[in-house]
This record gives sequence, structure tokens and C-alpha cells, in this order.
Amino acid sequence: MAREKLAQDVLEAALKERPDWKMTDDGKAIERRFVFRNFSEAFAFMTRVALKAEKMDHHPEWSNVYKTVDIRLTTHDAGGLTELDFVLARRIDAIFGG
Ligand SMILES: C[C@H](O)[C@H](O)[C@H]1CNC2=NC(N)=NC(=O)C2=N1
Repeated sequence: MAREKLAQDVLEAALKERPDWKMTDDGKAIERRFVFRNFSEAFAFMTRVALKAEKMDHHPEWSNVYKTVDIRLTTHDAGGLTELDFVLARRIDAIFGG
């Protein structure tokens, strides 16, 4: 899967398909906050995301405080957003949505 930075038009189209994510850092990353009922649910979600990310060899930047998980996606090798970030975002949304 491509680890090259996405062109502006492709980036805008990809973002439209992930309405819950917001672009940050001058278009270098996308971010979303996930809130759960408790820590156990938040951590279970993180475990599922971690396994998926490891399979993709593409890893989130994230933090967890109690029942909140903040995720930032960017491709370090490319210094910006690539197809991999949007594929991972879609998979994360699917895990969250059940
Ligand atoms: C060697 C290995 O494939 C790379 O270091 C991978 C690992 N996970 C990664 N994750 C993210 N988010 N960006 C990367 O550029 C990246 N590179």
C-alpha cells in the first residue's frame, strides 16, 4: 500500500469519506477522539486497533485518559498523509462502530 503523500484533491476526497476525523498540522495528520463508557472499553478498543495497526505495519500516535482515546494518524516515512492513514482510519472507525 502506498506510503507516498496524497495529492491535495485525493486528500480532500479521502477526508470527505471520514467525516469524524479532522485534519491538523497543515494537512500532515488527521485526528479523532473516541469516548467510551469506561476504561475497560477504551482499552479493549485500543487492543483491537493495536493488532490491526501491527498487521498493517502502520501505527497510530495516541493517548488514553480514563475512557477517552485520542488518535492521530500520519505517515512518518512520508512526512504527511498517505493512503495508509485513511485505510487505518476506516478500520478504526469500523472497530469503534462495531
Ligand atoms: C520499518 C517500518 O515499516 C516503518 O518504520 C513503519 C512502521 N510504522 C509506521 N507508522 C506510521 N504511522 N508511519 C510510518 O511511517 C511507519 N513506518
